[in-house]
Amino acid sequence: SSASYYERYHSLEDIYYWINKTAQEHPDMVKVILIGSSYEKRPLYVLKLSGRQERAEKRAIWIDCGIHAREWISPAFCLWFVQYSLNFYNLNNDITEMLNSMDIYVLPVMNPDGYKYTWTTNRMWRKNRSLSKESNCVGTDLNRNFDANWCTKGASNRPCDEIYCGQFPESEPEAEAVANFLRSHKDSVKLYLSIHSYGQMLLFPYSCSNEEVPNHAELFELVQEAAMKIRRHYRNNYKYGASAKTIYLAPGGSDDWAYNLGIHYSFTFELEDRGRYGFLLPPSFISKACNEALLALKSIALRVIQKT
Ligand SMILES: NCCCCC[C@@H](C[SeH])C(=O)O
Ligand SMILES: [Zn+2]
Ligand SMILES: [Zn+2]
Repeated sequence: SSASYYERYHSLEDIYYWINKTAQEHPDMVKVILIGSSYEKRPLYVLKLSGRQERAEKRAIWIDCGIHAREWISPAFCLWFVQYSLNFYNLNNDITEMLNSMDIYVLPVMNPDGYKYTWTTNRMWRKNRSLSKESNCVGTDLNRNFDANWCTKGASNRPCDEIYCGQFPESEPEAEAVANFLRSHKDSVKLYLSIHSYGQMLLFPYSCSNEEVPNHAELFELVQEAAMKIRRHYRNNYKYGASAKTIYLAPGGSDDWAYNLGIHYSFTFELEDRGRYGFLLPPSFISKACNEALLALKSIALRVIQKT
């Protein structure tokens, strides 16, 4: 049988079409919010998912996908998660509780210029596509461009490097758009999730230093429990812990910045695999990778709902 729409990778144009079609098909649960535009003036659309139960000052979850262009499983997860949530609302208790308790803001492609570039020119592109005044090299690593120990060890100030931090914090329109949205929603957003690949890891701040965040033990418990569930249900191993110790030093990251803004449940997921295919994860792996990520997301989100 032909794999479903959600078990294939989709071009940027396809995803824009999907965003508008999904909102049109679910006017009672989905709103499209334009939060800004990319360097090449492509729209940054956020889908706001809400349960049908109206509630005053609802809390919210933020999920961004596609900050790094070559990590195609990430936007695939955002699309897959949205359709899963809409299809299982009022059918699956966890999804129903989540959507009745929290609005969910989903940014399927945070780096549309880079994503497009991986479809047309260079499949292994990571950064955005902004031009530099001082160099012929293109692009800033959006996950080094946030204002959290910006451009210290673990980032580079050279435009040709893959981890180039940009001219200044939020110099990139994509990072600025996300930071602006979160600043204006910081009282309602209780959980921040940034979806990446590859490596199979559930990470939390800080990655900009080896310092532990005040609620380190609580965040460690949340990712440990999530990793245990993935191991039990899918027999797959995910590493978990504070980013600096578990992966590497990476200052200027969106999760560290969101944490410092006051969103004290902040995580970065590295989805499948562990390197056999890496960024070139075959479409046949999409379903399993997304189910594993969903299990971790639900585990953490339901605990955050209890706690906040
Ligand atoms: N705040 C950064 C969390 C740890 C590093 C995540 C990876 C994802 Se590709 C990176 O941005 O290098
Ligand atoms: Zn990444
Ligand atoms: Zn990665």
